[in-house]
Amino acid sequence: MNDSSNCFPLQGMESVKPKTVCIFGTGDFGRSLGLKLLQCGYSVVFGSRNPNSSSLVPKGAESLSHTEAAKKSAIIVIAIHREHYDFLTDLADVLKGKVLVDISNNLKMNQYPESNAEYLAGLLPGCKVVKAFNTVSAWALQSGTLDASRQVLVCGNDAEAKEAVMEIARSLGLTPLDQGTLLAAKEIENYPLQLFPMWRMPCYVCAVLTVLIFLYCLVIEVFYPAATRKEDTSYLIVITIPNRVFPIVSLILLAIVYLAGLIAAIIQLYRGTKYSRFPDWLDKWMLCRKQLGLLALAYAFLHAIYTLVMPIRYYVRWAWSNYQMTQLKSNETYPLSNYYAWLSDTYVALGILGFFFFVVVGITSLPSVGNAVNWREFNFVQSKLGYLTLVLSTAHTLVYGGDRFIYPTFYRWYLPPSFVLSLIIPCAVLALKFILIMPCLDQRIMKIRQGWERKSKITNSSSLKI
Ligand SMILES: NC(=O)C1=CN([C@@H]2O[C@H](COP(=O)(O)OP(=O)(O)OC[C@H]3O[C@@H](n4cnc5c(N)ncnc54)[C@H](OP(=O)(O)O)[C@@H]3O)[C@@H](O)[C@H]2O)C=CC1
Ligand SMILES: [Fe+3]
Repeated sequence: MNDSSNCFPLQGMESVKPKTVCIFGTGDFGRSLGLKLLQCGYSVVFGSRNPNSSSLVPKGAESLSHTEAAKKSAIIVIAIHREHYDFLTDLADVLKGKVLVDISNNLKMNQYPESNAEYLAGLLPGCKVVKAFNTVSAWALQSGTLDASRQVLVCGNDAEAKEAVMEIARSLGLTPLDQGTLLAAKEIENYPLQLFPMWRMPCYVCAVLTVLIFLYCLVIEVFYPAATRKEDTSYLIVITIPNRVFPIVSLILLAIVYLAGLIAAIIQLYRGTKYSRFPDWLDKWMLCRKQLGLLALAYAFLHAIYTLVMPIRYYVRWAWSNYQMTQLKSNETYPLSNYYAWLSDTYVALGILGFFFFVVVGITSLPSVGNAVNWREFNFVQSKLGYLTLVLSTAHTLVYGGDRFIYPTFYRWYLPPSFVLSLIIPCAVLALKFILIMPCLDQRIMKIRQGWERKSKITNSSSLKI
């Protein structure tokens, strides 16, 4: 379990790397970090309130009083909650000049006016405080799941102290990222408290679309028959309506992913340069395209599963046997309609292919897979196959709807069938894309993306500079 293969043992750098690291606090984090340090070749000494009763301390580590432990190392990791920092002021003399590593996190964002690290630095002005390791969990340290992709955000006012802590992080097989002075500590402390920051907006968009489309389907498939024919079709709420909502929202989300890039291209064309910032909303939209795409994929999955259970549904079996009974009673066999045979097979085939390419695009957006392909390959899959997915899914919906949208009987209370709604944005996106790939526009966009600027733009910006 405790795999030490990630460690980079101390070799020939003893002069800059302290061999002994002191850890104050024998709690979850202190013990896990101590064990990892031991595995990576450091000797570890714990400073504890009860040095003799600390049976949980990893084998090979020493456990002493805070004062005794502090004397053994120039670097002291404070694995104690901020609320208990006060006792450290009594140790100010022995801690003077030492590097104190603040690894603490808070329970809430901006819980205190100043960061824990700045608070610690204020308590012990004679020490060099470095913020680090708070983004690494005790569990990750213990389970051996750490690797170089795990980043450790580090900040501190003393460059040497910071470098010494970053060296320890590297020795543990982690990637330290220098975030500057202790002023960055607050942001670093807030970082692990963020709850899926990139997912918030896509989830809102998805939830709002889901509710709106659900209500729309409810009106035309449940309320309309109830009001006009006194028919109870409320059972449709369980499978039929969700199985309309999922593909519709999925297709709209997928189209929204590509709409952002198209709007960006139009803005660049209009401005004649790529060197001016996009509006904020477009920046945010561009940044959450992956999340929007993955939500769309999740909905497509649900649509596929909901469609597969069709044959076992009571309602479908009833409709099917009723259809056969009608033929039996009237003693006639309805002839095979070649038109509908083609339509239904094409519709299913387009759905399967669209879903397949959607899964391929989704898989390559995962970091572990994305890292294994080069930029061109990634671009090919995300852009070309992504558009292919959009074309196939839109065609799937178009064929499903067939020519129904032209018949007034399908307009209940003058509302178009739900599939018509799902086609508006995708068709607009595909039409826009079609216009933008016309050679005259496509070449201009390529030139702009390679750094070309329109003449008037250059004159304008140079006159601005003057
Ligand atoms: N657990 C985790 O995954 C992570 C934790 N952290 C941070 O690490 C710090 C410690 O967390 P964790 O190990 O989980 O907490 P624990 O409660 O498990 O351990 C805290 C330790 O602090 C010491 N302590 C408790 N009260 C006092 C006191 N009044 N005076 C002096 N020392 C005291 C104790 O050690 P002793 O009895 O030896 O004195 C205790 O074991 C926190 O700031 C937390 O935010 C950061 C990242 C991840
Ligand atoms: Fe479908």
